[in-house]
Amino acid sequence: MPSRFAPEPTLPAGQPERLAVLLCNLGTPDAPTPSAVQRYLAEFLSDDRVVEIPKPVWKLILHGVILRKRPKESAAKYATVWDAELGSPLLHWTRRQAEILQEWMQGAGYDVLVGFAMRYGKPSIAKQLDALKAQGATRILILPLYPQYSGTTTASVCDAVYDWAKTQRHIPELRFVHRYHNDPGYIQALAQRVVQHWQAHGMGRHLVMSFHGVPERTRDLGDPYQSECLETARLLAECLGLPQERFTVTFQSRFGKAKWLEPYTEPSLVALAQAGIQGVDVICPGFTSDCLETLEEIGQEARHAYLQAGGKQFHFIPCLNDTPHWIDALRTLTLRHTAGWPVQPYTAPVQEPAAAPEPAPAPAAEHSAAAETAQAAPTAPTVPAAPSSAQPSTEA
Ligand SMILES: C=CC1=C(C)c2cc3[nH]c(cc4nc(cc5[nH]c(cc1n2)c(C)c5CCC(=O)O)C(CCC(=O)O)=C4C)c(C)c3C=C
Ligand SMILES: [Fe+2]
Ligand SMILES: [Fe+2]
Repeated sequence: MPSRFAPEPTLPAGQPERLAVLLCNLGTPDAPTPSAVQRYLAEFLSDDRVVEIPKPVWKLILHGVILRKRPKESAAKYATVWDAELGSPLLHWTRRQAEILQEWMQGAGYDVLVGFAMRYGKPSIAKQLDALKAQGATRILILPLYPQYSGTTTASVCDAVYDWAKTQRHIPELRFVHRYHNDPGYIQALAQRVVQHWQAHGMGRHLVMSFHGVPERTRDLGDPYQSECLETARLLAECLGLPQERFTVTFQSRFGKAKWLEPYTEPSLVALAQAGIQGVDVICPGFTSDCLETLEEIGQEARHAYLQAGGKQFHFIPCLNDTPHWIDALRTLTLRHTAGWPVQPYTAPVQEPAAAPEPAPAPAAEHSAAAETAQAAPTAPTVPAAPSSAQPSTEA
């Protein structure tokens, strides 16, 4: 009789435990074409975590209106940010983060497998969990690349993992990181990004921190996302030494006719230009990788609106992407959330038969949050310092 579970090898008792981390991001189309974008949007917008409209009504709107019109418009926007060689920026940066984190973990002596997956599109969470399991992972940390928890994003990643687990006879031990909106490593990585930008381009009169929006109703139903965004913004401003009148928190990417979190990014930028604030820096702290929403919606559309309204200098500060402080924050989050899960020390593959056994590198079989401070990252970052004066550059 066929089993409802995926086939499993029969393993002898005493198999070694193996630790893995799966970085999960939102997802992106396979190509900047209307048909690929339509496939992606159909999967994304059919998730009832993302759109909470009664299914029969939403199906009619989605298939009758949205999937007929939006793919063509969105594909044209994707085409402006797509790299001929690297493809989707979101996919490229997410892959790089996983690759570098893997190197850093091994460099620090941890035998931890690092993978990445997309909630919608490819590579899927189920496929990547299969791959980690096939490589021997018995303990998997799910690390969504969303610093602020939302039912629309983080919980949807959890759904996909639970759905996969339902198909498995032998489920690996699973842990989830739900939020790190106030994590010192994440805040310092953002601050470092801003400071480096100011050092290279001068400091704008005003810093706009733009987060992806969600419907207001989502917040009113108990989603903690907005308050976590506001806390991230407060901590970042504090780290930068910015007084309240020098920064604004806004929400972008409104979809549909309902009210979303306010203030909206583009009208706020227009209002700043009209109020005579001629130089702005814009950062998107909720996005850990550059993507359509940062490069096109902010870097192109919002820039245009601000300049049209009389603004003079618009500087978009890129996302954390593969910056060393961010990878270090991911490394620390991984170690903290896997504390107590024994890991094997990493030993590089042996090229020739070794004459005598080498002593295993640190750490010992167990690691803990205390041990993580003893492990230096290959490039140890310095704590970002806020600029000594909060004066705008002469460009403003
Ligand atoms: C329909 C409702 C949407 C909700 C709710 C939503 C929440 C949400 N999204 C992100 C992060 C990203 N969204 C991206 C693209 C994107 N988002 C929506 C809609 C909702 N998002 C759409 C329809 C799209 C596709 C583009 C378009 O047609 O406009 C992306 C970029 C993907 C890429 O390929 O570059 C990201 C990242 C968060 C963090 C969030 C809630 C907190
Ligand atoms: Fe979105
Ligand atoms: Fe957008």
